[in-house]
Parts: sequence; structure tokens; C-alpha cells
Amino acid sequence: QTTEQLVKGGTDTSNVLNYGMGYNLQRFSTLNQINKDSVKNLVPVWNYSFNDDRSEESQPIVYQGVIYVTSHNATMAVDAKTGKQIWKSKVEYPAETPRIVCCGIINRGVAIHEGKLFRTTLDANVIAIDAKNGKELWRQKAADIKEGYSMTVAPLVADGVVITGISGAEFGTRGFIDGWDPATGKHLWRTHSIPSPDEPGGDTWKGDTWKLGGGSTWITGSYDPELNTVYWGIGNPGPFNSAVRPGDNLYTCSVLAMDPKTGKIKWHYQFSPNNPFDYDAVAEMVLADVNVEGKPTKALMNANRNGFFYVLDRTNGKLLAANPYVKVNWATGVDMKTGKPIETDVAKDAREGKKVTVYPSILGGKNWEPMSFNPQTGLAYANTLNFGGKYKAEPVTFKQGEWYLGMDLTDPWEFGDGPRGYLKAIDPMTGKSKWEAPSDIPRFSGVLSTAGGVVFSGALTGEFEAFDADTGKKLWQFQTGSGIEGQPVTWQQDGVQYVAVTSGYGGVYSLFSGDERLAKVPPGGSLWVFAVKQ
Ligand SMILES: O=C(O)c1cc(C(=O)O)c2c(n1)C(=O)C(=O)c1cc(C(=O)O)[nH]c1-2
Repeated sequence: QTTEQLVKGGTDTSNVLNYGMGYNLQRFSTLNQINKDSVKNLVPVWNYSFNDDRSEESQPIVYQGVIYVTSHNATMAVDAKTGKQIWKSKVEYPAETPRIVCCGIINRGVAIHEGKLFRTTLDANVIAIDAKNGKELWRQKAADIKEGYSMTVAPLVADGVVITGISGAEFGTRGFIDGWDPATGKHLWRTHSIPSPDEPGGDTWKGDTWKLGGGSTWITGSYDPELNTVYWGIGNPGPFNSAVRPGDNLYTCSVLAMDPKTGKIKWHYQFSPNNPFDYDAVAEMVLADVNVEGKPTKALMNANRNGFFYVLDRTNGKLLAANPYVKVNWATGVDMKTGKPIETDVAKDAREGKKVTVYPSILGGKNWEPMSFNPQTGLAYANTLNFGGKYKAEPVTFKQGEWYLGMDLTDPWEFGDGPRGYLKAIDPMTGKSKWEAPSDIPRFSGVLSTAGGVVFSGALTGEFEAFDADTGKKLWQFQTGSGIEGQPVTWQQDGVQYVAVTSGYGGVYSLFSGDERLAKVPPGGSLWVFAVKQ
């Protein structure tokens, strides 16, 4: 079977074959050797150093006993059992690249397909690598860093096409999603996230604003093979100052349902029209079949940065539920008929240039760190943020390759006294939590849940943690030596269940929050693998 057939099958537990652990991005495993009882005996099996001091957000891919993992400047293949390096290939980019990267010098991992690995580079190239030896097979420049573009996204392979997104909405770019031929690197299609004036949706922009309209696509989409549809989230409009760009600004802050072969848009749903608050809608579009009013429904779920938890019918984009999962004050709810947010004066005042306190902050109710959906408990486990922000739009002029924000950033946070984050077990249809595990410093790590009744995540202070899926009680933790921004995964090899996560401090909160409690967290990228002590 090919890797694509294995992912499609959805039952393979010996490998981790794509970003999100399955095309549905559920990050759920049926393995249960590591469970509520045995997790207390979880011990490190090995640790592999990346020789890097940046934030490590890469999701490991595991195939036939080899782990493929990335940092911003290397791709690495490691023996899954022993932790021994098989190969390491350097990724070079021009020294000036970090200047146009908004939120961390990072990479989120590879895709695998027929003996090849695919990854993006910070300077906006897509490369194919021979999985056997790390040699580069082809390279395609997706965009120019001089224009403010960069790349951090892990590619998706769907219906035989390598699909990639782009970063750069904070630098006056125009976002897009690309399709590439895995064998040759041939560019197959490009779908812009901002339509031009002659395309459908083009009338939601005034004048030339569409050219700098943002709409990055920096998190990997999900895929439904049966419907042959890819679901990809679109980021915030640029600049933040919405007075510059009147209109709904399609397809920013939306999800696109697309044909993977052609990039053609089948339907779209916009979460936050004309958004001033940087509410990218890029976070994972999780696919699950759920009961809605007693009817089995092909759903798409999204814990949106705007503070609402959405459930859509993924066959047509119809809204099924939208409820706050964190404190929200820019809207009182979502109109179930129109699908539009019912905005408060906070949003109106912000657009008129008044200073407002907005919940969630510009970092969102949840940022990029992916949640897990456990079909057995029916709950979504998500690392959420518990603070607001101070927002004031300010005039802005575009200069190529420079920040294009239009927001006063001198004092952007409204932190309360309580915990700044919670790992929440969320009921998708109501947005309500079954339990909440607080963290004084918010967690920015991905979440993994398993049939063993365990939920894994990591802390910026370095603890890799396991929680009881039913109660939120912490069952186990291990200090990994640096902060965790990584994405835990699990698989089994020779009858042993393993869990892996990258450690390596950094990311958007550490860059911008000014949280002094993080000053003592040492940098240092590495990959940890754990198993139950035999
Ligand atoms: O609009 C964009 O192009 C873009 C890109 C990225 C990125 O590529 O990591 C982030 C964001 N925006 C962003 O808004 C954000 O909060 C963020 C957090 C992180 C991170 O790695 O911790 N990246 C990004």
C-alpha cells in the first residue's frame, strides 16, 4: 500500500503519515497501551538533538520505523527505535529572511509520498527530498521574500497533489494556496485567497486594496477523500486597520472547500468579515461524523481564533453550530441564518479608530496549536488562551518588505490575574467545557488524544504532560529541558506504543507577550520519544 492509501484507510497505527494524524486532522489514536493506569510509568526512550535554538513546532512523521522531523534549517531522519540519526540535510535561506517572518523562525514538518518528503522553507521554496538519503530532488520558488512572503506550513498530499500555503499577511502580501506535482515539482495550480476584481468575491474589496489584502494560508488543510475535498483555512486581512479596506474582504478569515486536483473553490464560509483583530481562520479544520439533532452529519469543526467554536456541514458549508469557547466581547453570537457574527460596539468602535479592549486578543481564543478530537468521548481537546487585548487602529502606509499593520502595538495585552490559558475538553455543539486544566502561562503545544483515555500536551516551561480525558486530572509529566511548542504524535512498533514530541522554546507568545516568567526557560531543540517502562 502507498502512504496515501494508508492515510486514506485511517486505521494504520504503525505510522504517522501526515500533519494531523489522518486526513481528518483528528490527532486521535486507537492505541491504548499507554492508558490512564500505565501512563504513570511512561519514561523517555531516547532524545535526539537538533543542534538548534529556535522554536520547534514540527510534527514528526513516522514511516516504517523512521521518524522524519524538521527545524527551520534542517530536515532529519532518525531511527524510531534507537534515536540514531540516519541523515540530516541542511536547509539554507538568505540571512535577511527573518526580517519578513512575523511570529517565529520555524517549520511545521514534512509530508511523505512515494519515497519522497516535501517541505517548505522560510524563504518560500517548496522542496522534495529523497526519504532514503536526504538528497534534494526538486525545488520550486513559491514566492519572493522581497515582497514579504515566507513559509512555515507543512504540505498536504491529497489526490496525488502536493498542496502548500503561504505566510506574510503582516507584510502587505496577497495570499494563495498552490498545487504541485510530487514527481516533478511542476506547478499545477494556484488559488488566491484574495480574489482579483474580476473574480467572484472581488467586489468585497475597494480599489487596489485586494493587492495587499493578506489572507495567509499558513496551517495545513484537512481532506475528505470520499468528497474529494480539501478544507483550508485563510488568515487575517491586511492591514489590521480595517478602515483602509472597507468590505467583507473575502476570503480572509474563511474556510475554503477545494478540489485538490484543480484548486477550484467548491464553497466558502467566512467566520469574521472585515476583521480588524488579526483573527486568522487558519487553525485546523477537523473532520468528523457527528450526530446533529439525531442525524449523522459530515461535519467540519474549527476552534476559531475569533473565540467561537464552529461546526459546519462539510458537504455544503452550512452552519450547524457556533458558540463561544472562551470570553468573547466583539460579538454576542453568530446569526444561524446568515452565518455572520452579531457584532458589538467593540468591533464597531475599533473600526472607527477608537481604543477598545477586545476579547479574545489578537492572538485569539486559540492560536495555531492544533486541537485533538476524540470520537469516543465526542470532545475536542484544545489549548485555549484566557486573555484580552488593547486595540487601537492607526494610519499605515505600505512599504514593500516591511510590517503593514496599522495597529498601535505599544501595550497590546489585557492580562487578568488568573491563568492565561486552559486546556479545555470542549463539546463541539455547545462550545461548553466538560473540564478545564489551567496553566498560568498558556500552552502553545498541539494536543493528542488516544483510546487509552489520555490527552497529551506540552507547556512553554518544558513539561510534557498527560491528562485524564474524562476529568482533566494531570496524570503524568516530564521536564524536556526547553519549552514545548511541538505537536505530540503516537504510533506502535513491534508491540510497543511510543509517543513523540519536539521540545524547543519560542513561538509567538514568547516573542510578544513580555511574560517575564519565561526568561529562565533554556532554548534548545530536540525530539523526545517515550514508552511505558516494560
Ligand atoms: O499571517 C501570517 O502570515 C502568519 C503566519 C504565521 C506563521 O507562519 O507562523 C503566524 C501568524 N500569522 C500569526 O498571526 C500568529 O499568531 C502566529 C503564531 C505563530 C507561531 O508559530 O507561534 N505563527 C504565527
